Amino acid sequence: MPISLSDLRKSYDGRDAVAGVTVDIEAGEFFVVLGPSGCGKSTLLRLIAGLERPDGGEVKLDGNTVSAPGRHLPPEDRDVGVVFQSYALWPHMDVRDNVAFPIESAGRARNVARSEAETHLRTVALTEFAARKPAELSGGQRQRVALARCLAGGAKTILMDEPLANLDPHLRASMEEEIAAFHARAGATTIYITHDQREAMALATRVAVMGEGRFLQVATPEDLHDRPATAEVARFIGRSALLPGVYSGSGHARVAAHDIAVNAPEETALGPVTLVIRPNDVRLGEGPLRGRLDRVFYRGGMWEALVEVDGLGEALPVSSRRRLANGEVLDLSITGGWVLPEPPSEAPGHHAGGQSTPELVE
Ligand SMILES: Nc1ncnc2c1ncn2[C@@H]1O[C@H](COP(=O)(O)OP(=O)(O)OP(=O)(O)O)[C@@H](O)[C@H]1O
Repeated sequence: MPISLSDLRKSYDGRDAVAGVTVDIEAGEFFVVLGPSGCGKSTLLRLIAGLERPDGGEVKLDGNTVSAPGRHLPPEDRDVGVVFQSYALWPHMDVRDNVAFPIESAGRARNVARSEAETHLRTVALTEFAARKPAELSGGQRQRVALARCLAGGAKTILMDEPLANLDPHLRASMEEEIAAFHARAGATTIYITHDQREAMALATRVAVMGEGRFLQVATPEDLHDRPATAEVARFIGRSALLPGVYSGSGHARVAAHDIAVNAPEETALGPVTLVIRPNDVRLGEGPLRGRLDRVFYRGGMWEALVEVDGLGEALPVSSRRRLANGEVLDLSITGGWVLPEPPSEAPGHHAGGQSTPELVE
């Protein structure tokens, strides 16, 4: 069911945890909230679940106002499934019964509920733990039981707060696939919180980047990466350099005294701009610039590094299939970029007009 938040606010001891969030989430979306620790993600989810009362604003679930000034529907009446970091399991029930319970509560026979629970336990790779009590599980295993129970509940809205946080990378990858497959199958509107960009990009239909209680940008994963709205989002998502440039119109900008084809918002005015340069905008091995590699890391099949180019103001992020080495000097060119829609004063190190002179190699 659709979820609608309108100027939602919550503060603790006079400090805003959620500082006015407005968004409409469509039925069936997989909506990821991505942000650093302490930015208010969990508080936002708790407000939607009804575990906290907002100081202001509204929460609507399926068109019904469940939180507003003077109105607060308790969590159990909201028909949302929750998987929270510390979500309690029933300690006296074994794992299978924890998962079977919501199925039985929905009116199915006990043996049917238990056999469906087995299916969900297979999904989260916990079949062999079915007879254990929650106290006999690791933190990550308990989280998986909570996830299985949520899947079993069949809620039309699912709220997940870092459900994969305590899992090892292999299990995490397979659980991501399971969550994606489950979402595709059940189509429940899902709000999923993480501080892991890779996870956000892999799962989301849309991502909200959150900072200090607000949504900085809400967009598809591709748009967030390729068309960030602000310098803060550009720096938070992926690797980038923010360079001063001059937009000369028709998708062209001058950066460091040479012309590059760029993508720009339609309304971009001619003149000084800030350009976001990603690794796929930099070609190594040929071009008018010369740079020195620094901070080289091997990332399984790819090498990543920064390239210091005199006069550019900021090192360029690069990646390459061939082995890179710290200190290596090579030719390169900037082959693309994105013009930030906000004024260039936001980018540190911006020189008016972008007229700085890099080391040019003929
Ligand atoms: N019950 C509370 N009482 C006082 N302050 C709180 C409470 N809950 C959260 N906060 C504060 O509100 C801010 C947002 O917290 P929240 O847990 O929503 O962040 P988060 O983005 O989920 O962080 P993390 O990724 O570390 O879980 C933090 O500064 C936190 O210390």
